Amino acid sequence: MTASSEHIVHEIEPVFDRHSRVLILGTMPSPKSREEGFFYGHPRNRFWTVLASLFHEPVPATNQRKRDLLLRHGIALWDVLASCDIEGASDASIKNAKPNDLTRITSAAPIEAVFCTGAKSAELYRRYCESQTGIPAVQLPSTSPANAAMDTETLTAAYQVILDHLEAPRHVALHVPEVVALEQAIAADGTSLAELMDRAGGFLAFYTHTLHPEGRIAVLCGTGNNGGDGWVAAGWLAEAGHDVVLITPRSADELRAEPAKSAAQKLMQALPESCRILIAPEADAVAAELKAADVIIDAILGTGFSGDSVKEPFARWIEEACACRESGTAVIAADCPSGYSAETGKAASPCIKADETVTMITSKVGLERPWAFTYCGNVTVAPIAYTRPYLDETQPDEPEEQPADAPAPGKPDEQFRRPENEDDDGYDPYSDRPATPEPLFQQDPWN
Ligand SMILES: NC(=O)C1=CN([C@@H]2O[C@H](COP(=O)(O)OP(=O)(O)OC[C@H]3O[C@@H](n4cnc5c(N)ncnc54)[C@H](OP(=O)(O)O)[C@@H]3O)[C@@H](O)[C@H]2O)[C@@H](O)CC1
Ligand SMILES: [K+]
Repeated sequence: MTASSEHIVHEIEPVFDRHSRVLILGTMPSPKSREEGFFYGHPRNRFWTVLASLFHEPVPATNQRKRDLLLRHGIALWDVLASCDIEGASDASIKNAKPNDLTRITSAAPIEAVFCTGAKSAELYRRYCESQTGIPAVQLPSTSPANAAMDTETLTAAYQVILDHLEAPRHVALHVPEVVALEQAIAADGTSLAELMDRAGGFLAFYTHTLHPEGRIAVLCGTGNNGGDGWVAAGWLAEAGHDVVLITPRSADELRAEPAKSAAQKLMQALPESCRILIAPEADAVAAELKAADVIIDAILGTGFSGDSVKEPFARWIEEACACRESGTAVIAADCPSGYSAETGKAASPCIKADETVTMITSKVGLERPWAFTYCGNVTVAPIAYTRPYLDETQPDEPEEQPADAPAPGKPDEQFRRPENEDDDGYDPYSDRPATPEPLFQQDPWN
């Protein structure tokens, strides 16, 4: 051991489970990663930026979110070495290397490909581990600041190869009480409801910003936890450079639902300059703000809504948002369009018609109804938690094909309200919505 090198023992547990298909290996955690207690912890290391970019997700900000991202996508993560002598984070200085026992992962998970994040880990893997696992490694470029000459776009392109070995995410549609039970189970296992809401608002903002990188955003917030998603998203979008106005019937302190109240209070404590909060504004002021917006986020009502009609002031807000959408403003719904039942798929009066719906954690049965597109637009599941361990063996892989209470042909459900100018397929030929895609209608329902 040289004077400036130290003996390091790897103390970060590997990430994997029985669904991991790809194993990514570095050499040894850097001093910063050891301090953070997780892999690739240096703020200038681009590993997490590259992975987030591969999966079109926000960059995970905490160790728990990083772990979650890996498991959701079937990626196992560890390092080649169990211990070595090393100078700082310099792979070139490594001496007295002892490898990790990678069969701990390969015997428990169907690993079909191994990737090494840099030349040194690939070299050490070939020397010590390949005979153990029987899987040759693919060498990827290092994401470390030492490889700054390679830009992040090129790095991401190189890492695309990982995707060939991963499964597409499964979309399970749950009933609303099942979604609530799922969130409670995840919270009981250590990912709090506040954390889930923070992730929900983050994904909502990320997808909004991806679709509309510039422009003014109006966030309509209800008083329940759907509103909480809106409060989180508003802060995120203001930080990302948007002019944001958040419209709420109650101040943060007057909200009662948790974790929405805490999320709103957190935003108020560090309110970005470009985020204005309007509390119980007059209807005319709401209309003016919505008209001035390029994008409206609907975080008024989510899975907690039921009934045939929406109470004021939300009914008026919804009507104004729909009118703005007719004039070209984009509408993005948080979890489900306000006034639309995520359980039955029934639209109340009035009901938001969204271009996009960012639904949290998993799809819901109401969003899978054949007519859902009319109200929800494109539905994207925001994967705010790793749900597979909770859903395996208890849930079907596919949503039911023919919902039992779908209106029978020729016998329209009297309670199912739809605007006059919609045709029989639930498509409004006079709206500004593009005619395609309508994937649900491409299937032959009689097959
Ligand atoms: N749980 C979590 O941790 C997470 C939850 N998440 C999010 O929470 C959402 C579910 O939140 P939730 O259960 O609070 O219900 P929510 O959809 O906000 O509605 C309740 C509000 O609606 C109101 N209201 C009801 N009927 C009405 C009517 N007819 N007309 C008018 N208003 C009516 C009712 O008002 P009240 O009648 O009580 O005055 C109450 O204020 C879910 O969709 C997801 O977005 C995610 O962030 C993940 C983490
Ligand atoms: K909503």
